[in-house]
Amino acid sequence: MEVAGERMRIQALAQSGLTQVPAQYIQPPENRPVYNSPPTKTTSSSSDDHSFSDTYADIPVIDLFGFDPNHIGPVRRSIGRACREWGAFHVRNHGVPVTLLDDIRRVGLTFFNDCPIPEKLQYACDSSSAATEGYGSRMLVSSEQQQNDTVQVLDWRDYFDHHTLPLSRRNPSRWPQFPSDYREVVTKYSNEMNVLAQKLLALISESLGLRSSCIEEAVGDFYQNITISYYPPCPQPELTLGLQAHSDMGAITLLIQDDVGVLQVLKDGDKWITVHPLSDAILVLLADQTEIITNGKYKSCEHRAITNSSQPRLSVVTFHDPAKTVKISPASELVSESSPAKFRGVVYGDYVSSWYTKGPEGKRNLDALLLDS
Ligand SMILES: O=C(O)CCC(=O)C(=O)O
Ligand SMILES: [Fe+2]
Repeated sequence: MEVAGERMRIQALAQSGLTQVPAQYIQPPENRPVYNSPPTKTTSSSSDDHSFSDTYADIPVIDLFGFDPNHIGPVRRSIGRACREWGAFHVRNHGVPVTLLDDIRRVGLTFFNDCPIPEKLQYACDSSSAATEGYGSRMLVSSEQQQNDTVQVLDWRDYFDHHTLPLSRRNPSRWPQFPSDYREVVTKYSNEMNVLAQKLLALISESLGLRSSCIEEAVGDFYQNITISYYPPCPQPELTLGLQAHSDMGAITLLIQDDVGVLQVLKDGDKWITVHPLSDAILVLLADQTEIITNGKYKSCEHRAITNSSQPRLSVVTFHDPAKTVKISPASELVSESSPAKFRGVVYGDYVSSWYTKGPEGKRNLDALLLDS
């Protein structure tokens, strides 16, 4: 079976009725999800027979009160706490119509569930280079691993990646027309996420006592990509990952998911915590460049997706990144004799190349920039 071939998609593999996953999808034991066996407790979001051994702590849910100035002080403090303790938090009353969140979940699911595979393949991305727009399954460019003769374990995931900002990159004719409002919904969603990401970065800057525009100026114009991920049912969820553990490369990620689960975030470097889906909320994940700009005061959030054997799962992830030419360094306001720079500066394009060739392996690309490493 041509599992790793250019045109193989996980959905087709799952539909082929196999009962064991091919070897390329089997994670090494230390990366596999941990299950209680026999189950001692169940989570509302686990659609599987298994249950996860997590601590049931939940990430913070912050009500933004539509950015009402009367509430902004406490909101800023909650955001600061969540950024220090988790690098992740849910927001509610964020100003994005909940109907738009439902719409993008609907068009994404309709495309993956109902569009015939030959039509989907008309949008196939170029699997030989990283982060090209379109329909794909492989996240990493595998050249370095192939050279080193090490095996790259594959994710149990198909996705559609859209290049949405700056406007010069946005070309809806490269996106599906199935269902008919797909392109319109993605366009509206991109614009709303852009506004929300700017407002959140302003609050995150302020929560550190910085000018509102500090992080946004360091990042420059957003390069925004929207990835709709589809995780088909997997016959052996205990051996696989939908998406391997990683932190996102850019500045700030906004994520919504359906009610299937399971997305997990790593807390305090050693506890995988399930993010329970909330249909009206948006999950904010700090990404690596924000950890650098804040000189490590705020951490980017390591996360991973788990598979299940009974139903497909959908997520919509909006990345906001610097341009590849931008050099990212700790903000000068946060560097002093008593608080020296923790990271070397990096040209964002170099960071991205290293991420895609070496693989994320947790946060190793960020760790490589630590000055005392
Ligand atoms: O599907 C998810 O919930 C996670 C997706 C993700 O982390 C990513 O695309 O970077
Ligand atoms: Fe991610």
